[in-house]
Amino acid sequence: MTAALRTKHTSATLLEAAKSDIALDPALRPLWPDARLAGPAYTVQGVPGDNLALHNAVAAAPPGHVLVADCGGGSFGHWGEVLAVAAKERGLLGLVIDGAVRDSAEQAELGFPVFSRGIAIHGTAKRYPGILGRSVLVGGVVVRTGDLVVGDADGLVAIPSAHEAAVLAAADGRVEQETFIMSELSKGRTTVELLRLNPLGD
Ligand SMILES: O=C([O-])CC(=O)C(=O)O
Ligand SMILES: [Mg+2]
Repeated sequence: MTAALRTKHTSATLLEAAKSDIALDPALRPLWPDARLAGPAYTVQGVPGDNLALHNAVAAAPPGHVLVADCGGGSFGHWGEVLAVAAKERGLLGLVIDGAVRDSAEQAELGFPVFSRGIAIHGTAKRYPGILGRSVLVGGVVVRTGDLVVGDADGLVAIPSAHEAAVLAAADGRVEQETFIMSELSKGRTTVELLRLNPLGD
C-alpha cells in the first residue's frame, strides 16, 4: 500500500457503525492480498467490453480519489497494468470496478489497489467515452462522487458523504468498545457475558 488511507477503520467496522447496508456485493474482491483503499469516490459509467471510459476517467479524476466504475459484466479485462500505472502517476488511490480486470501479477507488483468482480484476459474496444462523475450502481450500491469508499480483505463499503463524519465517529466508539471487550477476555470473562447474550437463544 503506497497511498495514504482516509480512515484506518476496516470495512467491517464501518458497516457495523453505519447501521445501514453500505456493503457492496461480496463478489467484488481485492486483486491481490493486502490490497486496501480508503478515499473519496470519482465515479465513471462504462459499458461491457469497452474501456475508453476508464482511460477518460483516469485523465479527468482529481488526485486523492478512488475510481469507482460500473462496466457491467465480468468477461473483459477492462483495466490492466498500463491503466494502473497511469492512475498511480496521477495520484489516484485505487479502483473499484463492477467488471473484470487483467495483468494481475503486474498490478500486485505495482501495489495499486484494485477491487473487481473478476479477472478476464479478453481486451476491450475503446469507443464509448463513458459518463464521468455521475452516480453509478456498483456491487448493488449507488455510489456518488465524493462518497467515502473503503476496501480491504473483508470487502467494500461506500459511505454517503453526508454521513461520513457520523459513521467515522461511530466507528471510533465501536473500536473502543471492542478493545475493552478483548481486554476483559484476558481476565477470563466470556463473550456471552460481555455482549449480554442469552445463552439459550430467543
Ligand atoms: O488494454 C487496456 O486498456 C487494459 C489493459 O490491459 C491495460 O491497461 O494494461
Ligand atoms: Mg495490459
